[in-house]
Amino acid sequence: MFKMDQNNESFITIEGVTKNYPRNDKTQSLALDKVDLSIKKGEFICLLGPSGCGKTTLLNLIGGFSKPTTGKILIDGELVDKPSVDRITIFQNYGLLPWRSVIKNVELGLEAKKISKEERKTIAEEYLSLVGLTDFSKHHPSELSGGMQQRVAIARALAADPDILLMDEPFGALDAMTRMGIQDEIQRIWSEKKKTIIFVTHDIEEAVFLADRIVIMTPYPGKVKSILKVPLARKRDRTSIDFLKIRDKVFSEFELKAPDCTEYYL
Ligand SMILES: Nc1ncnc2c1ncn2[C@@H]1O[C@H](COP(=O)(O)OP(=O)(O)OP(=O)(O)O)[C@@H](O)[C@H]1O
Repeated sequence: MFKMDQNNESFITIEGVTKNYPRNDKTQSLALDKVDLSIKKGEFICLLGPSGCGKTTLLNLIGGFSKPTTGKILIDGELVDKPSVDRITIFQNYGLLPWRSVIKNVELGLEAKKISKEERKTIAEEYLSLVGLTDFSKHHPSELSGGMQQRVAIARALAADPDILLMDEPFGALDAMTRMGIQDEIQRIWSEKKKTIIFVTHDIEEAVFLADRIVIMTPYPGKVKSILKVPLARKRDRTSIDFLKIRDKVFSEFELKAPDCTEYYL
């Protein structure tokens, strides 16, 4: 990696990024088209868009797992040209090892680092306490509910102390109530630890609940359609007028909102 000039405020800079995947018939599939995005340190960004708009492609490029066809990505002024494993953690949805206890699963991300066994245990205990699972440290993943397993996965991702956490539809498989509980949890942890989080979702309400800014994408080819600030204090109330107004604004961006022709008689 080498240092380049960049806008002072920007921590992650995505400049003119295009990604073409070759197809079998030798044509190209344009997954991302001239994407520009600037993300500040500590921001919570949600990438929101329909299937196929290039959200996962963009996460992989930020993580350095693949390279842009044109354009560039800088993290803290350094060009991303390989996986940035020391500063980025990809949240692994179903990556818990069934034969390991909860605490040993959390320690997993620390084993690659040169950290003593005792210190690993102390760090893992801290993060298990952060997600409210201290009493389950000796259990195995199969003994926990889906939501609890996700919290172990969050503890494991954060225990590695990354600057940036990339999350690709992390809560997609959870039922609505569990999902809301874990959304509360991730926003609380984010407020406490101030990591930069880039979170992919299809769920408009989830994006409004979590994000500082919502990046709205459209497919074929994947482009940033608009960026919406969510200037609501946390913890957000999903039923407040301001929340619903922003949610409506996002619906309008996707042209999902019916014209308002309802008359109310109360
Ligand atoms: N390895 C690949 N080879 C060829 N085409 C690919 C590859 N990965 C993704 N694509 C194509 O690029 C486009 C964007 O895919 P991507 O998975 O990034 O979208 P997405 O927004 O994350 O979709 P989803 O919400 O369904 O996960 C799609 O048209 C997809 O078919």
